[in-house]
Formats: sequence, C-alpha cells, structure tokens
Amino acid sequence: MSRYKLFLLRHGEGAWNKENRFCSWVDQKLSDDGVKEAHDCGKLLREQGYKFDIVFTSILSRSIQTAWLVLEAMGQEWVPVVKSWRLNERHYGALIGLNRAEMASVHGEEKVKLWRRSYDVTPPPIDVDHPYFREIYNDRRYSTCDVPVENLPRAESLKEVLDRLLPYWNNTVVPEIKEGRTVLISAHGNSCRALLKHLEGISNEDIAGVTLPTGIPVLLELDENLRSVKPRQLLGDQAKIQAAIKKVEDQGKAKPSV
Ligand SMILES: O=C(O)[C@@H](COP(=O)(O)O)OP(=O)(O)O
Repeated sequence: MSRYKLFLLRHGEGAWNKENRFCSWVDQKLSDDGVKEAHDCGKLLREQGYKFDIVFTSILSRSIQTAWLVLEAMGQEWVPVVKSWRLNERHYGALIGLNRAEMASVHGEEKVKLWRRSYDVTPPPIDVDHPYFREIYNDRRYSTCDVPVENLPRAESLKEVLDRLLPYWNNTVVPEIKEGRTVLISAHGNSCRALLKHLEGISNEDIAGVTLPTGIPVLLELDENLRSVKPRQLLGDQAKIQAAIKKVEDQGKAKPSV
C-alpha cells in the first residue's frame, strides 16, 4: 500500500549537457533552457498542488540552482535545502569534459553506452594531469565532506554511486520521510538512477534501459518499507518527456562525419 510520496528530479539542462560533454563533478551552471526547465517544473508542481517540507541536493550548483528555482516557482522558498556530496553526479573519471559523440566515434557507441548506463563498469580514473583534476579537488566544497578529500572517488560505476549514496539515504533522508515529510531530491541523472534502482528493485541488467531527462519531476509512491509500490510517474507532457529521454540517449551516438 502506498504510504509516502517521494519526488526525484534531475536538474535542468546544464551548460555542458548542451555541449554534450561529460560534466560529472565539474561545477557548471544551468543553461538558459535549464533555468526555464526548472521554473516550468516548479510551476507544474504548484499547479498539481504539491508541497515540500525539505529538499535534498548535491553540492553541485546545477542541482542547487534547480532546487531554488523550483521552490521559487512554487512560492515555497522558505523550505530547507540540505546538501551533500553523496547526491553528486556519478564521478565520470577520465571522461570528464569529453564530448560523448566524439567518444562514440573513437571508442564505439557500445563502449560509450557501457560507460554511461551499465551498473558495474567504472570508467578510467581521473589522474592529477587531467585538465579538471585541480578544479575539482582543490574546490573548498570538497573539504567539507564527511570523508577526507583524498578518499573521495576518482571514478565511479553506478554501483559505486549507490554504495556512497545509500548511507545518506538511510540515515538522513529516510527519517524525514518516515516523519511524514514530503521530500524532493534535486540531483543528477545517475544519482537519481542509482536511487531508483534501489527503491524499485531494478536488476543490474534492466537499469541500463533507464534514462532520465533534465527538469522532469519523478513521483514515486513508497510503502512503509520505503519500497516503490507503483510504476514511477514522470510528470508532464508524456510525448515531450519521451522525446527528451531519446535526446539524452542519442547523446551517446557517433556524429556522422561531414
Ligand atoms: O555527468 C553528466 O554529464 C550528466 C550525466 O551524463 P550521462 O550519464 O547522461 O552521460 O550528469 P547530470 O547532467 O545529470 O549532472
């Protein structure tokens, strides 16, 4: 029986989503389209009468900015926003900054799909000579985490994302839900996929077929054990949502040479 409602949200389009580059732990802001997506998401949630008690975000600006815009559009700016690196996007390691379509031309679309959507394949790790290494690990936000900066990931599979996310889910988010609070998690494509896998009991194979578009709220209905009891609902115009999912999937296709 459905006992609790939970909302998951992949942030609005970020600048590097637009450029088709793996963004991951690089702190990009929302694009103009992403700002509009976040605003539209808040407007839709307001029209449907939803009210949040607490919002959880990653420590990446695009998820925080999305949460703020959603709350503003809902007239619920006062709602607490709590941030943790454990909701960050999957660490894409050495792939960070690279263009997906170019990677598909070099390594093949299957390999890129494996890196993007498989459960337990970890991309090659980021090393100190990577152009974004210092920008990431010297950022002050990573000295505020509950693990020392040298123990933060250098690349992650989806499984490794779930491993670092689950303690936060169990110890921090679940108690809020059990208190009867309506929770929004404003995070990322892969941190939301990892949580969906856990809540819906999706198999290691089937999770490869799950892709989330930007700026679309996902409504989950959970039982008293915090397990999903109904198919997830992606709220909004279903034709547009399917087109947006296909657009994200197609980001991993090789560009035809000109
Ligand atoms: O890291 C990134 O570039 C994307 C996900 O990329 P894909 O897994 O879709 O390739 O994360 P997000 O935009 O949700 O923060």
